[in-house]
Amino acid sequence: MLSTEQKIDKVVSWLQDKVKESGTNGLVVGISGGIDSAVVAFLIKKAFPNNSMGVIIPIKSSPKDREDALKVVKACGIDYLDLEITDVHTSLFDKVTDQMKEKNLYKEENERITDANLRARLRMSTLYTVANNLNYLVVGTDNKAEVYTGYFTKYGDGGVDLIPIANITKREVYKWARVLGVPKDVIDRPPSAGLWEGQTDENEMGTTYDMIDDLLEGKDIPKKDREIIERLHKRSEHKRNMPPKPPEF
Ligand SMILES: Nc1ncnc2c1ncn2[C@@H]1O[C@H](COP(=O)(O)OP(=O)(O)OC[C@H]2O[C@@H]([n+]3cccc(C(=O)O)c3)[C@H](O)[C@@H]2O)[C@@H](O)[C@H]1O
Ligand SMILES: Nc1ncnc2c1ncn2[C@@H]1O[C@H](COP(=O)(O)OP(=O)(O)OP(=O)(O)O)[C@@H](O)[C@H]1O
Ligand SMILES: [Mg+2]
Repeated sequence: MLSTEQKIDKVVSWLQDKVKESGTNGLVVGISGGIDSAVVAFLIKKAFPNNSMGVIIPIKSSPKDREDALKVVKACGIDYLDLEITDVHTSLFDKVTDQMKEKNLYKEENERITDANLRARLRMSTLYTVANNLNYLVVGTDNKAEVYTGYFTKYGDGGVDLIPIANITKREVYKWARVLGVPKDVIDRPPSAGLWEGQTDENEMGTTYDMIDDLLEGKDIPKKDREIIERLHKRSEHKRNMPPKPPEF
């Protein structure tokens, strides 16, 4: 059984190997002020002290998110960009939806999720702009619980080159954060995608990370939670696979 420190060292070497294998020069991650991206920022800074970058990308975000993201940047000492792109989001969202409305094709009831997922996809485009320019890989922040439930935007925060914490549960993310020195304020925040006011992961999913982690560790959990988690897993299968194609002719 490896200690948390040993697991961290292994993942840091894995990141170094992946960059070497790919012929790239370093790594970039979006820093939200949440714990998952904080852990990943510390990992990539350890792997590439001089070739790692964090990007803070507020889109209609609360000022607290940016403040916490800046605390992460300061604590790990990573190079960073701070790019507020609310105007870009508004411009594209309005462009698309105005015309849909004119043609009576717009579904008001899907507005919140449409707006939210565009934020995640604009952040992905921002990170690839940096990655293309510096010849870096884009690093994702999904943990094992998020991958299993598909709790991410397809080609948004899910659109990445490497996912270093994909095999660790949310409770392990907390352990790693303490060992790495993630600021306490960031560790203590309730997990949120920050995609709308008051959103929390556990409220939206209808279960808790503890339950998901228990299930992933093979423990017994209440039937109601098991059903929710298995439904989320099944419904998101398409996000974990390449797009389907018809059989060869
Ligand atoms: N069976 C199928 N086969 C192939 N493709 C399928 C499909 N069903 C839907 N799709 C496609 O997938 C789309 C729906 O997937 P997607 O666009 O991802 O959207 P969706 O899964 O509805 O929403 C993303 C979820 O992830 C959460 N999230 C997002 C970003 C960050 C975080 C966070 O934790 O920070 C959480 C967010 O709050 C929301 O609950 C559909 O519009 C359709 O294009
Ligand atoms: N304002 C932002 N600036 C930069 N990247 C962001 C921003 N918001 C979200 N992201 C990116 O999207 C990822 C998905 O968010 P998610 O909420 O799952 O992780 P987190 O915020 O790091 O941790 P937590 O789950 O505890 O909130 C983030 O880890 C980050 O890489
Ligand atoms: Mg978050």
